[in-house]
Amino acid sequence: MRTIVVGSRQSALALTQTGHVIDALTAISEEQGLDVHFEIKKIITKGDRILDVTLSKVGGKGLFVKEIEQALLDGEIDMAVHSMKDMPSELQEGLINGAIPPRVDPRDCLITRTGCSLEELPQGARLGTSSLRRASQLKLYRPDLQIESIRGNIDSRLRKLETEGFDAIMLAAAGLERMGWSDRITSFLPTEICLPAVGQGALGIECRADDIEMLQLLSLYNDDLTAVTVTAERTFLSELNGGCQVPIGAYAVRLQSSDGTEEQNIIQLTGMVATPDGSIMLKETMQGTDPVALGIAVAAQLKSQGADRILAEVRG
Ligand SMILES: NCc1[nH]cc(CCC(=O)O)c1CC(=O)O
Repeated sequence: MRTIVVGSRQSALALTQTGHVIDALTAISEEQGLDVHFEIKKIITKGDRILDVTLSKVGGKGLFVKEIEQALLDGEIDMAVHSMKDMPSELQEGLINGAIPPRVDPRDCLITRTGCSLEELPQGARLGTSSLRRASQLKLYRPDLQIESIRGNIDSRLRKLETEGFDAIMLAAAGLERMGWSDRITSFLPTEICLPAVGQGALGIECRADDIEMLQLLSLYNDDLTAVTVTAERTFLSELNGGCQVPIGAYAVRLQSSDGTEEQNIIQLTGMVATPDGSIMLKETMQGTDPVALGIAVAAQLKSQGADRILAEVRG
């Protein structure tokens, strides 16, 4: 029997996501007649230690991932579950993303204190978000809102909505759904108003590239459609040298034909780069069959419209 040690950040969301993945992998192993057993090992990352500073000020990619990757390389853990949107574009040498499970709701959502909609928020209402991507898009839609920084895990942000006088906060629907807190959601923001972060709603499972047994098990949990759409989004992001600290969004879907069945392999990708105040927003939608080529093409379109200049300014 093999014991698979699963590294996890200790936030409620990380532990819950890890638990869901272990449940799914346990079911798959049983179906396959594999004799494996899972154990969780908690790891504190740099991102967890600096929750009081705005992430965009701290800089550096993969704040939540570095220590976990080291533990994988050292053999202290055998796999780790990441939110795709926190995963750096380049994994450390010797590590691989072994599976991308089915994506859940990719949208951002609004949680208002009174339960009113985005349109019903009073003039000048205080909206809490530390995401430049969310802030820039909301400013374009509701220029009157006062956008203020709010940090912390999703549980502490929900608490701060009550205790720090915000009228509303924005979070990824996926995190709330996985926590079983969907009832806190006031409204889902359409991707046309708020383009999600690259990979939002998807998970990635990292392991050692030479752990063949692990890779075989993980391959059974990979969702091809999610992997293809997330690849298009991540290619777009890495073409722009993006990380989670810059106002970049992207969302890819597989097109449906008129009878509701899936059009063969045509992916549609929308990419967005904005100034933090929302005064300039570059957005482009293209279709294609190769997710990598599509990601490159949408990034090239935005670059030709000045995306690099906007991003250079944001990075300072
Ligand atoms: N930046 C933090 C983060 N990373 C992943 C999620 C959950 C959503 C997901 O898995 O995409 C969240 C919380 C949030 O943005 O509200």
